[in-house]
Amino acid sequence: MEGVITYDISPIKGPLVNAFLILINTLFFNLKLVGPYDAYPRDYSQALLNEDEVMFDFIIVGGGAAGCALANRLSEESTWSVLLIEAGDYPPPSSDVPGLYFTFFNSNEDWKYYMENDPKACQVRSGNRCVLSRGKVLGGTSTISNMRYWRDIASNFDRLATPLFASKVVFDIFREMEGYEGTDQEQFQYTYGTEGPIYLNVFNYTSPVKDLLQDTYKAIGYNKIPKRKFLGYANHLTYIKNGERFNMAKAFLTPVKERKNLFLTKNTEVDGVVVNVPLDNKVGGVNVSIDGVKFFIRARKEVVLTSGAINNAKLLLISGIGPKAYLQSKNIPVVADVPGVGKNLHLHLYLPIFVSIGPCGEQPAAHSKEIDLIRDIFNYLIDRSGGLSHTGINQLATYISVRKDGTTTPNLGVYHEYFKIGDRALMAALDAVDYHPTVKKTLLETNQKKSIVLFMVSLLESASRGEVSLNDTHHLSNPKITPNFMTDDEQWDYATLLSGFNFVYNLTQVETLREYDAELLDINIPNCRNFKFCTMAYVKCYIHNMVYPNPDTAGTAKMGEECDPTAVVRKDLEVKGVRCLRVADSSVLGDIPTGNTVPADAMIGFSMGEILKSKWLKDYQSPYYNTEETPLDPASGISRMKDSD
Ligand SMILES: Cc1cc2nc3c(=O)[nH]c(=O)nc-3n(C[C@H](O)[C@H](O)[C@H](O)COP(=O)(O)OP(=O)(O)OC[C@H]3O[C@@H](n4cnc5c(N)ncnc54)[C@H](O)[C@@H]3O)c2cc1C
Repeated sequence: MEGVITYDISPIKGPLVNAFLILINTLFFNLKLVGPYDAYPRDYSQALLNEDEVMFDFIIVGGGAAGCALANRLSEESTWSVLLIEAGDYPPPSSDVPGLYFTFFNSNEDWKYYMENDPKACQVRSGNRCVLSRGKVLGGTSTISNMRYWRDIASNFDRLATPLFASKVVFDIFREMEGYEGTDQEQFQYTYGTEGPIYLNVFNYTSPVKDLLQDTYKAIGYNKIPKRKFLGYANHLTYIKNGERFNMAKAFLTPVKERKNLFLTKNTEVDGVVVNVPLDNKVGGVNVSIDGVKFFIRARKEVVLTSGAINNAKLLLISGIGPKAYLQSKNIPVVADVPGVGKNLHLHLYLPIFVSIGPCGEQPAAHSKEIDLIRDIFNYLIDRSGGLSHTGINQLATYISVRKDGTTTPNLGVYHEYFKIGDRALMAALDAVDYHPTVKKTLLETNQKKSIVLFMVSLLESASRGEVSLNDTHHLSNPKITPNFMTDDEQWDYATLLSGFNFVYNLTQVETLREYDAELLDINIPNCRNFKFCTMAYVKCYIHNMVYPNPDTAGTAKMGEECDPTAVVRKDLEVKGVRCLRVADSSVLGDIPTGNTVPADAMIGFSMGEILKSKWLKDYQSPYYNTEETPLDPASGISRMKDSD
């Protein structure tokens, strides 16, 4: 039978949810009733296998946000052949369903990476280590993400900018990519583009608990974020169209899928980059595996790595591009001595805090009744409405500042999940994060009697940096990801998270929440048993056990000046010491954006297109990019946005 379902749906608990996933995927594959049929470019992997020699002008490694944006831009030039290589498959139809966003942890669409044991994080998890999900599917991590779209704070655009792309140009590129469909401009910090390929909107979702949380934030002075300000609460924009996730492959590949010069090969893993050493140190192409068959694909012009901050570092190291002594210690032939590869891994950190509350206007045990789930499934299939058509209060975020200097830009975000009494989703969520059995039991028992609000405090500007290196040289192996969380000398990261903990505790004391018997939960962490609940020692123990990485990643192939020994790529994102090999996603950023990384990745992929067109197309005048290597005149075009505008 065509399209037999092979998806690994083990993270989902409950036969009914499993049945739904199978149903939705079957409806798509066999009856074409759900999801976009034929939405993506044709797959050339089998055709490539049958060729004797394969060559393309440009090879893009990784079909995530950055790779899709770049493939779109480069294939505009019809005389160029562009190959996009993706290790994963087409997105499964269930990834289109917003309400299933939490089901992709540990699935076939996840690289399922884990980090080295770090005594300051994830100690409550099985194996005492943090996991780090990365999308292994067309659209990359944007296909399995929470769909939030928050670019960054305008004053931080300098951090996203390269010396070749001034911050005002970054703003112009964002606007060109964005297709905001809503009418509520006031809700957002500043104006979003409306004509671009990334469809954006807010979910039409309200609930008593969302109102309750908003009222609580208002009571302590955090109001709905006004236009172009950044402190307060907001309903996030999400990448969504007609009730379905609008992943970055839909945004950038679907509109150009018929281009004759754009080739996609899926289920194709790049095992290494080949460089012509000692001939001319120019990239020659990539080695790939398809169905276990290994072969070489030649690049006539350039190879661009857009495989994300973890996989880019892994690929560079496997290919002999990295710190010389380290490569030699691993018996990898040295192609280029680039000490910074894999260093400077920059992540946001999450501190989850569980608060129980009494009944809040909603029927208890809603999702424990199968009939409710069946109704949600039915409504979604009929007209994309109901409980599966949105991500619930995950869309509500509050940005706060706990800085002592009074600066009004946020350094913490607070995100939310809500579990009604007896909620099936809680078990699925706890299984996904794989907490110690005692903690799971405590939470599930509490949820039999009370609803639970999960506050996820996110450290937006962490000072510490991790590292990506190799466990072994196989391209599919888990790289060695060393977190180094909260290791900054000043202890800012710890202090800020502690302030975040206190912030949530204080919220529970606000009258609005007290009316609902809000109570910070002692979740029975075995490692913290010796400390009295809520003492300083307990809170420290709590933080080190519970903190985990938010899956936004950046920094492992940092861009910098020629003399900067920590820089991996030059200003035009070319890898030092290797001609015509570039990196083009958040890996090149020195600091992770305060906002989400999908917008930043797409923007960098888009920018890479301008750099390559300017180099390879005679007389190409980029509207964004000045080949004189100085930022464009800030007085020209759209003027730069400031937070105070
Ligand atoms: C659970 C979760 C929730 C998230 N929520 C949000 C959110 O709400 N908003 C947001 O903006 N960001 C979110 N993120 C982060 C965001 O999705 C990613 O940071 C972003 O998509 C990274 O984009 P990228 O293009 O750099 O890399 P990726 O999206 O990771 O894409 C890289 C692609 O390269 C492919 N690849 C890797 N190695 C190879 C290889 N050797 N050969 C061939 N192909 C390869 C991968 O399979 C992947 O498809 C979330 C992430 C996760 C995991």
